[in-house]
Amino acid sequence: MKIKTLFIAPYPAMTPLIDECRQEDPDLDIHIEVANLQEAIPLAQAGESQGYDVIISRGGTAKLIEPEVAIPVIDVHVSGYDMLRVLTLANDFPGKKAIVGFSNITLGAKAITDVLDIEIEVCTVEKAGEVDSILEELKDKGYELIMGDVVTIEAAAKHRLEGILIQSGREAIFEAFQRAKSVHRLYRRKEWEISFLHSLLAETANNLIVLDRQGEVAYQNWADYDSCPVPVDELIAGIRENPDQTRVLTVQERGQRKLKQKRILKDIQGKPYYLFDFSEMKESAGLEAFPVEAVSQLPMIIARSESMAGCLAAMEHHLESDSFILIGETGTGKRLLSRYIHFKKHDRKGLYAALTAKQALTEIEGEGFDDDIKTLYMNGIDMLNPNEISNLQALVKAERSRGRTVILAFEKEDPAYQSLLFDEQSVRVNVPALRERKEDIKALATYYIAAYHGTLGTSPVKLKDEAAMMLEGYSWPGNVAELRTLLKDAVTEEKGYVIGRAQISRHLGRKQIQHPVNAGLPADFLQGTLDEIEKRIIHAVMKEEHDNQTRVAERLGINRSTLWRKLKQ
Ligand SMILES: Nc1ncnc2c1ncn2[C@@H]1O[C@H](COP(=O)(O)OP(=O)(O)OP(=O)(O)O)[C@@H](O)[C@H]1O
Repeated sequence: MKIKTLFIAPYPAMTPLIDECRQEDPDLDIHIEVANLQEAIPLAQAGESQGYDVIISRGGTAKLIEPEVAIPVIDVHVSGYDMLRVLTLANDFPGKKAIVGFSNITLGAKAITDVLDIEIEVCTVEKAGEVDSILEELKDKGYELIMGDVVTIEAAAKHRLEGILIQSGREAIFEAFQRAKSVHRLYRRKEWEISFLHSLLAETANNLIVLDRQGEVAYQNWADYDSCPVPVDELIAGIRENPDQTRVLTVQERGQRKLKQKRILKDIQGKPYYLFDFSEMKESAGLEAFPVEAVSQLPMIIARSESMAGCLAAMEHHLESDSFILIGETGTGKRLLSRYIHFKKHDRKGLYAALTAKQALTEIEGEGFDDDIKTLYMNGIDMLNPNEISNLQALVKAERSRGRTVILAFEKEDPAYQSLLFDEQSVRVNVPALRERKEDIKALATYYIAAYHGTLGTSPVKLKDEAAMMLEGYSWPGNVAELRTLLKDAVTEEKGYVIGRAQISRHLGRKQIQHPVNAGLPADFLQGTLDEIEKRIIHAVMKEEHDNQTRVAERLGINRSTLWRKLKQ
C-alpha cells in the first residue's frame, strides 16, 4: 500500500519539480499544497485528520509544522548541489552579492565560496527578525543581489534588492522521499508495538493505575472496578510521604474482603512513575482463614531484661538467614518476634502470613497462594504426625528456595520434632518465659495501660510500683498474653487514673478462684499426663464460658489459634 504523503511546498516554483519526482516514486502517494510558514499549519493539521501518513516540507515551514501534528514531518535539506546551482547562477551577475540565511544554509555556502574562491558575502542570522537589519546594512554597503530562502527573498524585495531563491533540486527531493519512507516504516513499527503492548496490558495488568511524581495519571486500566478502588489523592499522599521506596505493599480491609495494593517505582525514560496494582486477596479455601498482612511498621518489643535483649540481639545478628526456629512457651511473643523478623528482612516489600503447620501443608501448594508472601510463620507443629513432619521439612526447604523466610514456632524442644528443631540451616532462638524476665513486667504493663488508654479510651494512666511488684511476684503460666489480658480487665474495670495494689490483687485473686488448685474438682482431675490434665482444664473453662472461645482464650492467656489447636488435639 502506498504511503499517503502531503507535500507542503513553501514556494510555488517547487511544485513542478515535486510533480516530476513523484512520477518516479511508486511507494508514495503524494498530494501537493503550497504554503509558507504559519499558513502551512492548518493545512498540515487538516492533512493529519484526513489520514495522511507523513508530511514533507522545507526549512522554517517544516520546523513550524512539526510540533503541531502527531505524524512524522520530513524536512527537505538544502543540498550542496542546490548551493552550487545558486552560486553558479549568481556568479555571472555583475555587482556585489551576498547569501543571507540560517546556519543550515550559510555553513555550506561558506565552505563552497572559500574553496572555489567565489566573491560572495555570507551572512548568518540567528533569528528571522535579524534579516531586515542585515539587508539594510548590505544595501548601504552597495550589495545588490541577495540569495536565500523564502523569508530572505521576500525581505529583499521589500528593500528593493534583487533576490535569488535557493531552490531545492531533484536530489534533495528524492532524498526527502527516501527519508519519508524509512521514517514511516519505523513509525508504523513503533505504532504496532505500542498497540500490541496496550492490548497485552489490557489483558494482564487488569487493575492498574500509573501516576507520575506530580500525581498526574499516565495510564489506568480497570477490569474489576469502575474506577480506582482507593481515592487517587490517597495514593498521591503515599507518594509524597515516601517517594523513593521502590516497592510498597499494603493490605486494606474492605468490609469482609481484603484489598492488596502493590506500589512499584519505575524509571521510564529518565522519569519516575508509580505503578499501583490492586487485587483482592483470596481467602484461604482450607481449614480456617489465616492472617496475611503487610507489616507496616517495626513491631514494638519490650526487652528490658537481659534475656529478652539477648533474644533480640541473636535475631538481629542472623537476619540474613532465611530460616528461624523460635522456641518458647505459649504467649511468650513468638508470633510478635516473627513479625519483627519479617519487617527487618522484607520491610514493606513483601507480605507476612501466619498459619498452622497443617494449613501450610494444605494451602501453600494449592492455587492462589500469594506470591508476595515473603515470610511464613508456622506454629502448631506438635499436631503433625511423623509423615506430615517429613512433608513439612520438604516444604520448608522448597519455600526457602523460593526466597521466602520460614519461621517455625515450638513451645518446647520435643524429640519428636528433632529433624525440624535441629536443622543446621536454621537460626534457633529461645524466647524466655515471662517469669524468667521479671524486669520486663513493669514495662510491659505500662505499655499495655498506655495502649488501652489510646485504643479503648480506658482511664488509668499509671501503674503504682507496689502493683508492679505484685505482678512480678506472679508466675505467669500464660506469659505476656496472660499479663496483657489481666491488664485489659483491670483498666477496663477501673474508673480512676491509677492501678494500684488493690486492683492487681483483686485480679490476681480472681485467678485463684477461677483456677483453684484442686477445690471442687473430680478426684481424677489431676491424673494422667500433662496434656491430659491440660485438656480437662480447657474443657472445664469452655463449659464455664459456654463455649465462647474468645473468652476462654482470654481467661487462659493463650491466643485463639492456640486454643483452637489444643481443642482439636
Ligand atoms: N516483648 C514483648 N513486647 C511487647 N509485647 C509483647 C512482647 N512479647 C509478647 N507480646 C505480646 O503478647 C501477646 C502474645 O504474644 P504472641 O502471640 O506473639 O505469643 P506466642 O508465643 O506466639 O503465643 P502462642 O504460642 O500461644 O501462639 C501479643 O499481644 C504480643 O504482642
